[in-house]
Amino acid sequence: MIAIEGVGKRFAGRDGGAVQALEDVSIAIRPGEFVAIVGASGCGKSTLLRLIAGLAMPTSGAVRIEGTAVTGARTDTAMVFQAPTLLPWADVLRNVTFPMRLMHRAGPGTEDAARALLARAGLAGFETRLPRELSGGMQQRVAICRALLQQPRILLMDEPFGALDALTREEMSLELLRLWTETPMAVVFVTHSISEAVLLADRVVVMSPRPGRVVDVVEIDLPRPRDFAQEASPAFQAAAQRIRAHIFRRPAAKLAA
Ligand SMILES: Nc1ncnc2c1ncn2[C@@H]1O[C@H](COP(=O)(O)OP(=O)(O)OP(=O)(O)O)[C@@H](O)[C@H]1O
Repeated sequence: MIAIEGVGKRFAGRDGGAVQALEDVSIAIRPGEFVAIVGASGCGKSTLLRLIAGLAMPTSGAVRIEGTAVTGARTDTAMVFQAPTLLPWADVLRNVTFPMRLMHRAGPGTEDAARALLARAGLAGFETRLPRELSGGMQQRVAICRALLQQPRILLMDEPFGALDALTREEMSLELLRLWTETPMAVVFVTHSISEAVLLADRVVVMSPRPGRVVDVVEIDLPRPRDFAQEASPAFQAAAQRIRAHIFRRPAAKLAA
């Protein structure tokens, strides 16, 4: 469904130099697949998501969705950023429905669907609050509801739980999995957390430090529905260790010792 083909991205620096953020990245993502991307800070994970979203263009290679090169933002793709990026003057309900109204896709059922999503995210009763009246974690949940309301075929998430406390993060991870199971969407999920990647994904793409390249793609062969009890299983530990070994560039055997 998403074909990332030999993608490179180079940024011009202000001093006349250049930063090669990504180099020769190729990944094929199937419809409905959950793919996590992990790698050291600055390896180009956010840049890769922005290229898939059509918010930036590659300097070499191409990103195709169902065979068509991505040349700009698409209505079937939604993105959740690290920070919630809500409209400060609009209440929660209007924030969640905003992209649908902007795209002229809002209909009679849009508001009810938004309320239902907010309820699932634990935000029932907060529909008329302004973002500043919510905690950071609640704001991020609003941003996730805003993306899901669009019923995207592709959901791009850039460390969406990074600013949440550990408990909310675990709760949101499982809720995201439940929503993903019910909705036929491909998810590309950037995270710094190896255990979060293994818990959520069908496959974990491991990237090298800058310039970001794909160093491994790890199939996560754990049964679904997933839960945190699986973290103790040998399959979970083996996958996490293999990823860790790439990131810290140490043999997996040494890490186990
Ligand atoms: N618009 C830009 N102009 C110049 N350089 C950029 C731009 N965006 C990103 N970069 C550079 O590209 C590299 C990759 O950045 P990116 O944000 O994609 O990494 P990341 O893996 O998402 O990092 P982190 O995990 O810390 O969020 C970095 O060196 C960054 O400084």
